[in-house]
This record gives sequence, C-alpha cells and structure tokens, in this order.
Amino acid sequence: MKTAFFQHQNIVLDNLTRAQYQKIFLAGKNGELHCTVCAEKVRLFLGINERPYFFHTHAPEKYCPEPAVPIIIEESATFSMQNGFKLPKGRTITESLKSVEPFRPSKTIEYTIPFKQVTVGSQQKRPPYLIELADSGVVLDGSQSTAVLDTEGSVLVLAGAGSGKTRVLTVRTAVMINVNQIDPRSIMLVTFTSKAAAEMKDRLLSYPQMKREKIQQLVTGTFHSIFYRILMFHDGANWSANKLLKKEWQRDKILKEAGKELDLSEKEFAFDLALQQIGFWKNSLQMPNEVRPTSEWEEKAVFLYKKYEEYKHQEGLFDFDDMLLGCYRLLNSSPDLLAHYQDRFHYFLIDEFQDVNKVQYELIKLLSGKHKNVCAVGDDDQAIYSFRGSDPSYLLEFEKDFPAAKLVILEQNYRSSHEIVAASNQMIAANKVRRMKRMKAQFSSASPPVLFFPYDEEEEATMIVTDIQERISNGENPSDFAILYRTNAGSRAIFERLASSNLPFKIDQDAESFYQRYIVRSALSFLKVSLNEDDPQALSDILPFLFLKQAVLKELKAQSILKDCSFLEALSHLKTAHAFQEKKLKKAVTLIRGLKHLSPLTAIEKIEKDLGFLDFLKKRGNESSKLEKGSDDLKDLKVAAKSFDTIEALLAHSEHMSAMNKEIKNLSKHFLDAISLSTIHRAKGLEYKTVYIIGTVDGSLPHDFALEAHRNGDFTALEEERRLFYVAMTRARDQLFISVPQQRRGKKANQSRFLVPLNKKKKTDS
Ligand SMILES: Nc1ncnc2c1ncn2[C@@H]1O[C@H](COP(=O)(O)OP(=O)(O)OP(=O)(O)O)[C@@H](O)[C@H]1O
Repeated sequence: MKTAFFQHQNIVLDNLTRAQYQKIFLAGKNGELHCTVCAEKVRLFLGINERPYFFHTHAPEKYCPEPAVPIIIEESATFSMQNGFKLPKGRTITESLKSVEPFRPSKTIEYTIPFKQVTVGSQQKRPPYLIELADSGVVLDGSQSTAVLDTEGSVLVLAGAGSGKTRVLTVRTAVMINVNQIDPRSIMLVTFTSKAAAEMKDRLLSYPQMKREKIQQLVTGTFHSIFYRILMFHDGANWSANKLLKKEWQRDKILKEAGKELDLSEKEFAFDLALQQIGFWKNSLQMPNEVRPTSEWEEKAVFLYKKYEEYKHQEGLFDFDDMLLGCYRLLNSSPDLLAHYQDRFHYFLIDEFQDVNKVQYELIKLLSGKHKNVCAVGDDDQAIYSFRGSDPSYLLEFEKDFPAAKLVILEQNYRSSHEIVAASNQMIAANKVRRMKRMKAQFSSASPPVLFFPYDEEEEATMIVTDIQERISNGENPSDFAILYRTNAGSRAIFERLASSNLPFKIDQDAESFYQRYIVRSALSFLKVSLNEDDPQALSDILPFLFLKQAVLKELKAQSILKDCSFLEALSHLKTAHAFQEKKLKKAVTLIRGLKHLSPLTAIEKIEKDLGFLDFLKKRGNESSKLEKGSDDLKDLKVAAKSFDTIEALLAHSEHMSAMNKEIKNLSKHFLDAISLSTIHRAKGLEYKTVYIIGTVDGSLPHDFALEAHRNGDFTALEEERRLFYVAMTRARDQLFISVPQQRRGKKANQSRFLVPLNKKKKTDS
C-alpha cells in the first residue's frame, strides 16, 4: 500500500522525500496515520529486506484494496461515511516533489570463492581431523588438539577469526588441571578484558569433573588486574586505588595545565592525541628522556609527557599504564622477588596476543624466564590497539624469543558461514601489512551478508529495530543480535529506537548518554532557559557560552530580586567592564526568549549561529581533538531534533533518554537474553548469530582521523580501521548486515572505502 492519510492530507510514498520517511514512520507509531480507503490505522514499514509500504495495524474488517489512484478529497476535512466506509476528507499530495531520492533496496554481498563441502565418496564430511577429547564432550581438530595436548614447552597459535583460539586456551587449561594434575596456582591465564576472564572461568567450569575451587586458584584476569594485584601486595601504600587517575578528563586537565607553559591553544593543539601518544610511549617503555621526537608536534607532546610524569610523581598519583610499568620496574629491581614469581608461575596462557604491547611482552618474558612455558594465541588481522602501543610484531616474532616454541596454525573457521568468512577474507586482504591466511568455513548459509542503504542515522535505527522485531516474533532470541559501531557517539539513534521499543537490550557500562555530553547538554540548556527563565541549572550551563564566569550566577540572582525580574532578564542588567559585552547580553536575552516559538531544529541553528555557540566551540570546544569534536555533537543533535515538532517534546525526550541510559546500564548487568549494543572494540572475542554494523561510511568507519593520517601519507591508522571492520564482520555466525547510510550528521555520506573489495562480481564454480 503506497498511500495513507496524515494530518488532513493523503500522502503518497513515492512522492515523499527520503527525509520524510522517518517522520511518517513515527506518526504511524503514534497512531496518526490512517488508511485512505477504510480509515483504519496504518503504519509505515521501514525495514531492511523490503521496500517501504503502509500496512494496517489490525487486519481490516473488510477487504481493503490498495487504491490505484490516491483519492482526492476536500481540504480541511476529517472523515465522512461513503458506502459503509469511513473515508478521510483531505487534500492529496499528488504533485511530484522535485528532489525525491529513490529508496535504494538492500543487496547481498557477492563473494568470489564458492563454498566447497569436504566430501568422502558421497558422504559429507566434517573437517577430517575432528576428535573428541577423552569423554569430555569437547571436540577439537588436529591442530587444535596439538595446541591443547602439548602442555610442556611454549606454543604459538596463529589463526584467523573464529578458529577456536579461545577454545584452545580454555581446553589447554582444563587439560593441565584435570588430566595433568598441574597445580592451578602455577598457571597464569591472561585475557584482554575482565569479561573475557569471567567467561573463560565459566567455560572451564563446564568441563567434566572440573572443581570450582581449582578454578578459583587459577591466576586469571587482564594484564592490568594481575600486575596491579602484585603491586598492591608488595607496595600497597603507594598504589592504593584512590591515587589512580581513573578518568580521561583528569589526565586531560594535567596536560592542558602543562600546555600553558608552551602557550598551546586548546583550539589548535590535539591534547587527546598527545594523551594517546604518551600512553603509547609508556607502553613501549620509552621514558620522556628517551623519546626522540620526529616532528614539532612530537616535541611538544614529549614536553607534556615530561610534565605529566612530574606532576603525578609530586602528587603521588598513578594512571593505568603505570600499573604495568610499576610492576616491570619492581621485578627488575628486585631479583629475589623476580625469582619468587618465576618459581611460582610455571605456565602462561595469553589470549589476544596480537594486542600485547612492549611492557606486557617484557613482563611475560621476565616471569617465564625460568620455565619457558608460554602459550600465546592471536590473530594479526585482529590487532586493534596499536594506538595504545600494542604491536602485532610480538606475535610474529615470538619464535625469536622462544626458539623452542611450537607453531600451530588454525585454518578452520567454526563460527561463521562461508559467505561471512569469504567476505571478511576478501575485505581484509586489502591490508598491506599482514600475514597471509587461508580461513575455511565449515558451512554455507542461504543468507549472504547484506548491504543496506538507510537515508540517515534515524532511518538506520528504525530499519534495524524493525528487522530484529520481525526476527524475534519468528522465534529468535534477543541475545542472538548485536549492533556494532565505531564510537559510542554513533549509537544515539539506535539506543533511542530500542529504548522506545519493548525489546530488551544492553549497553557498555562506559557509554554515557548522548544528551549528557557537554556540548549537547549546553545547547539544550539554552532551550530550557527559553522555556523557564528561572531555571538556575540551565542558566549556569549556558554562562560559559556567553563568555561569563560561574560567579556571575550569584549576581544574576541578586539582580533578579532587586529588579523583580527573571534570571534571564537579569542578564540584560548585568554590569560588565565592557559596554560591547553588555550590549551583546541584552541581545542574547531577546534571542533566547524567542527560541521557544521556533521548531527545535531552527532553535538549535539559531543558538549555533546567532548566539555565538559556534564561536565558543571554535575557541574552547575541543575542536582540536582528533577523536571527538564538539561540533560533531552539535550536528548529531540537529539530526535528533528533526524528529520533534516542539522544544518541549525534544527536552522531554532528552530527559527520558538520559534516565533510560542509567536504567539500561543497571539492567545490563543482569540481562542475559538481550540485544547487545557495543563498540567494535568491546565486541572483540565475542560472537552473535546476527550482527548489524552501523555507519559504514568514510569518516565513521574508517574514522576521520585515520583518513586524515592517510592524506598525510601514513596508512597505518587506516589499516587498523580495516582490521576493526574485520573484527566486526567476523563476530557474526549466520547473518551479517552492513548499513551504509546515505547521510551522516546532516550531510551526504560516502560508502566506506572498505566495502570496495566486496562489490566484485560473484565467480561461478569452475
Ligand atoms: N573444533 C571445533 N568444533 C566445533 N566448534 C568449534 C571448534 N573450535 C571452536 N569452535 C567454535 O567456534 C567458535 C569460535 O571459537 P573461539 O571463540 O574459540 O574462536 P577464536 O579464534 O577465539 O575467535 P576470535 O579470535 O574471532 O574471537 C565458538 O563458537 C567455538 O565454540
């Protein structure tokens, strides 16, 4: 059905602009759309696999044919009865709109290599070497069992995604404890996240006859948690948790303070990158006096590094990187302590070895010096932390430091369908620096990966939620689904759509609400003041944007009593030392007042241009930041604002969403059967039946900063972004959906360059 009745007029889908689809979708959800024939409620279907159409929310009592020609009815009418049908009276939008962008249907990714099932005679065969490990119910292939059973001596397991690396580590640990009767206290099992450590323990517990107390005796966790425990044990007074610089803003503040000595402007200098670079140097064991800067920028960053370290030292503070460095120094400076731990730990098992950095690598080398028993597993194609100093070359050069190590290569992918494996292989092959691999899938699926083309972030979210809803109503479970994105900021629309559905979902604990981001909250505060001129919190939020100090608030309150006026009005009576500023404030009061009569989008544009918000952003809004810019937040807010007709509605929505963010985070800890919303980084090591990757456009994935580095001749960041995309693609078991929105942040977007190799034509079996 292509027509519906909305706000006293007939609307024809083909005549709508794509930008209007989302609004019409929401109108349908709110019961504001009606059938042009039977007048019953209809909704707009906006999904991935079919073109949009209107459908009746309840089966109409009478047969309701789609009208061939939209009915033209009198203007300003509501409904009238005709031949027993309740018909809407209204005006039809029959004239064709000039700029109607056609709906672009989704398409499947053509893969180049056909799937070959291993067959023996006429029998389909599982990989030829699958064996069950001594009545344990655990199945391994030949290479996996070598890595599992040869527990004496070092081993390097190199493999692609989904090849059972984590399975190998878990079963190897189980075999050591249960079969070889090795004392679990002598085993150190290192994972990349604490979640992965907990999951590994759970998997170990399901191993037959495994005793819980044995698992508890294992030393497991992330590098940071394990080495911090050691530091606390030997030097608790200097390493107490209250001295930890936990938050990025705390470190950022130290750097910005130090930057004043060099007159570094917050407007121009990328402090976020400097912080990242300092982490990189520390993790690479390069102290400030050892760094040889290669550019002017690096010279400044080294200066900041030096000052940062001095400040921490003076104040007795430490950061996360210091946990590893501190332990490394402790062990190096105390041979007895080192000998103690070398005797204590006989076995080391390390997951995600491609993301090991120098200090971690050196710590393992030190500790394993006596027994030389390290089992490292990794995939250089999944190295996604090199910006923090991780270096896949440790994976590739392992055999130099552990010459007796056995090399095991896993080539079977047990997780994903052939179509997903082939597409991922094809995509990652474009990276120049990598070890060639041949990953083979175990099964083929009738559903190749799908590319779909929503209009913008809003429509993208709607299409995904529609798709998940359909699948869940067909019997799938919420935990079958994951929606992955490059940065948390990219998850606003999908969060909102899920929050207003009945679907259970979970988010990362560090995902802050979009509406609580500094720039967004401040822009909304202008709107709040316009509605309530005495809102003290909102007024305090906007003061910096009017280039006023917080201390002014007291004065405003006093003025409002003296002059019997609102806090906002008091702004126009404020005496500053500058006449031009007083004039500006008077103008600002009028402008802020006028906002309430505008649509939310126009009001935000006014704040941006007429109230100097953009000027503020340029001067103090982190515009020099390479990773997250304040102006990007404002663009995202404008996209969100488009869906609302009134400022009240937008503000109510933002408050609701902030509250939902808190609630969902609390629930996320307990939700088992829930859809996962996650950054790609956090999804590493996990798997889901169906994965949606959102925002697959240049600027988002690959991220803008990698494109900029590439333009300046450095391709490493772009290769890391490609690996990130590879990690995302290979999380899917059965179904992979890649979303390519046509617009991002209100502007035309270009599909991600990573998709180019996936557009090749399918080869037929030869
Ligand atoms: N021999 C096997 N037979 C059947 N299934 C297997 C086998 N080995 C692993 N699997 C399954 O394949 C999936 C991927 O395994 P695992 O998570 O251990 O791979 P991985 O190499 O660590 O993956 P990634 O690096 O992509 O996170 C899991 O569902 C696991 O249970």
